[in-house]
Amino acid sequence: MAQQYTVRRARTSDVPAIQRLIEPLVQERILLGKDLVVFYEAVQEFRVAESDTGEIIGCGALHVMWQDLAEVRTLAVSRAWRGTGVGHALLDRLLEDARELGLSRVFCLTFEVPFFVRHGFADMGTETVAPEVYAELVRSPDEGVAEFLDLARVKPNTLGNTRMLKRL
Ligand SMILES: CC(=O)SCCNC(=O)CCNC(=O)[C@H](O)C(C)(C)COP(=O)(O)OP(=O)(O)OC[C@H]1O[C@@H](n2cnc3c(N)ncnc32)[C@H](O)[C@@H]1OP(=O)(O)O
Repeated sequence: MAQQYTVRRARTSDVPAIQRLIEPLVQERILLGKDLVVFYEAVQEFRVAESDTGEIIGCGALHVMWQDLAEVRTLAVSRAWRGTGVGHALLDRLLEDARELGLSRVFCLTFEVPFFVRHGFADMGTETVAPEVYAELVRSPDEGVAEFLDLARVKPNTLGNTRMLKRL
């Protein structure tokens, strides 16, 4: 029988496991590294996938940026579980969270273009926001917001990635 897992809201006690899960991907420059304190501060944004043996096998977060806009970030599945549906299950849950919050656009910055296309994400090209919203967003110290705006200071993060957007 296939091994089972559940997708649930993250707990503070999951934070060390989340950081361990993404550490190899940070080394490979696939995901952005963050200090432990940043994960604790963002724990309410996270969903995790937990195996029936209690192991954290995947994680993902939804970070709100504006009234209608959020970003899927830190989506990762442990190597042993890849290709078994965990990533899609986590993304489905994050998109459900986005709908519950009343959002209408979800951004992501990724190398995994076909995976996100399956969920209706598309290359956002030069699409941006209204000038008055831009003027507010540009004040944020958050790297993800800067990536959404394609600011020069985050070009090293965005290199080779695709900026994608899904309308809900
Ligand atoms: C925006 C950000 O946070 S960064 C971008 C995403 N993260 C990364 O790049 C980190 C490194 N990559 C990963 O951790 C993983 O490869 C992820 C998160 C991208 C995908 O996670 P996985 O658990 O392997 O995805 P999942 O198994 O659901 O789907 C992968 C493929 O397996 C196949 N698959 C096998 N079994 C199943 C199943 N039971 N259900 C669904 N798909 C399945 C599908 O064909 C799918 O193909 P597709 O992606 O072309 O649709």
